[in-house]
Amino acid sequence: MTVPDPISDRLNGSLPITSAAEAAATIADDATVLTSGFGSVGYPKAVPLALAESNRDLALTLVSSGTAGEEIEVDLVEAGALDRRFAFQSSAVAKRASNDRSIAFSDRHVSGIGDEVQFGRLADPDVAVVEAVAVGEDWFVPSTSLGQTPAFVEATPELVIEVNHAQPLELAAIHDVYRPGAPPDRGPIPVESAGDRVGESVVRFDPETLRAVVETDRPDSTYTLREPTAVDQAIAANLRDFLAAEIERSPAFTDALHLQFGVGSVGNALMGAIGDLDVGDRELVYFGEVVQDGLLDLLDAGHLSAASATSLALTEDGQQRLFADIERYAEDIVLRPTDVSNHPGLIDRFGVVGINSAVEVDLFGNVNSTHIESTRVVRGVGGSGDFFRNALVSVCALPSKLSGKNVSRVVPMTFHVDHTEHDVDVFVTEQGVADVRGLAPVERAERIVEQCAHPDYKPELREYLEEVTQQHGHAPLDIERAADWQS
Ligand SMILES: CC(=O)SCCNC(=O)CCNC(=O)[C@H](O)C(C)(C)COP(=O)(O)OP(=O)(O)OC[C@H]1O[C@@H](n2cnc3c(N)ncnc32)[C@H](O)[C@@H]1OP(=O)(O)O
Repeated sequence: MTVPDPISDRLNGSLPITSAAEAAATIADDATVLTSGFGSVGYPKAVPLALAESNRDLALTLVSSGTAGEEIEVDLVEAGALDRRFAFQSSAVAKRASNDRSIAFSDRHVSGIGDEVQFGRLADPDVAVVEAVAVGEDWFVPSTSLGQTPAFVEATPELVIEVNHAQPLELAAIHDVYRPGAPPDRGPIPVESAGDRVGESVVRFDPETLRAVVETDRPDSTYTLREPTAVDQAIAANLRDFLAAEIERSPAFTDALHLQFGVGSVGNALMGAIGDLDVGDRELVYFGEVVQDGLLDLLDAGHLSAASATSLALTEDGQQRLFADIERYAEDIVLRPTDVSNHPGLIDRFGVVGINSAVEVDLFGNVNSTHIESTRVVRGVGGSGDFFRNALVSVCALPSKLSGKNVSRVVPMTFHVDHTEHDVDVFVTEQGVADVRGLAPVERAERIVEQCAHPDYKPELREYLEEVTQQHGHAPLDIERAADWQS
């Protein structure tokens, strides 16, 4: 079916329209359900809520590429409907269920989940439930995120589409759905500059798979972010100083600087603060995964020439701001499927400077992005590994100390490693910048302590380092003493 241009109707052609309860009733109690949704937006709402309210004895496996919102992260979890969950989660109840292991949560790099579902053994899908702003007989326009939706739609035997009247139809202008094809014939992705559009504004599907179309008007349960603190601002100032020197130093940044910022309050504060970076004649480009409010500020101020991402992970205010002027924002923002937005080859092609936060870092430069006290999961690795591993310059930016608590975020050794010492180049806290490129493990440790640790913990970390460096070994450790820092 040809896609109308412009798309003026939400429901196009002959469609199996049903209620959310009817659609939910077709999903087996132990089904594997793939959903759209990333950054708390663009996820299906009515069908998950109908499942949560069904009083059935559900034991679902749920696969979303990023955070889904309340109806999934809270309602389905509280209903005890989920047995297994991939690949990112975020609410307090979802966290609790992962940590008491009542839900088997498996945390995966978000760039690879589409392939893992389509070609790997991550899950054997029964149904995909996705949110759209408009639907035809073999296409739909996604809403506020793309995530791995196109790959999920290709993999699923059955498809349920929620058409959400609360999401503006104009979102069609923002999407660029390019499909990389299946290995071994997967060719190079033809995105030559971060703002290029190389696909369509719609996701195509096999009409044989379409089981139900459900209408809803439930809004996204958007992210809430804390206001930037003085510590966030000091991290941002140190990051700016580092970047200002780096773009003068490296020939890779002569013409353009491509940045990525991770999700969360710190990432959002850093995005917003980059407007004060003087990049001279260079183009400033965002090539990342989430558009947070701080990025809208940069776009509004005319600092960015393009922004490529997979989700409009905005707060409610940010979403209203974008919805009020989508067509203008769509001139600069391109949403891509996550297997394109986070593609290692594209991160490498553009020489991205990746800036992600962490729970804690250790003296040798290993990064724990996901587990408090190395045991309790916070959210998930998300796209941090995609960028830490493949960025030209990988920056880990975090407060040196947990706010209001006696906890150092620079520790002798982290027992949960998401990103190894080989993948991170620079550490930034409100205390300073530790550029550890080219340094041996003990040199890295000295620099991280001196430049990044909080003064409350520096003497103890220095003492620890002095003691372990009496021992033989390339990366000396005192495991028992290091373990004391984990509680
Ligand atoms: C969608 C994407 O994947 S974008 C690409 C990047 N993705 C990622 O980096 C995913 C992994 N990273 C993250 O989830 C975040 O960056 C985090 C959790 C590491 C930091 O989150 P932020 O919101 O920036 O910082 P913040 O300092 O507020 O920490 C978040 C929570 O973790 C807690 N926390 C963080 N570090 C510690 C620590 N060392 N000990 C105890 N608690 C900690 C905070 O207290 C806070 O808890 P709260 O939500 O109950 O207040």
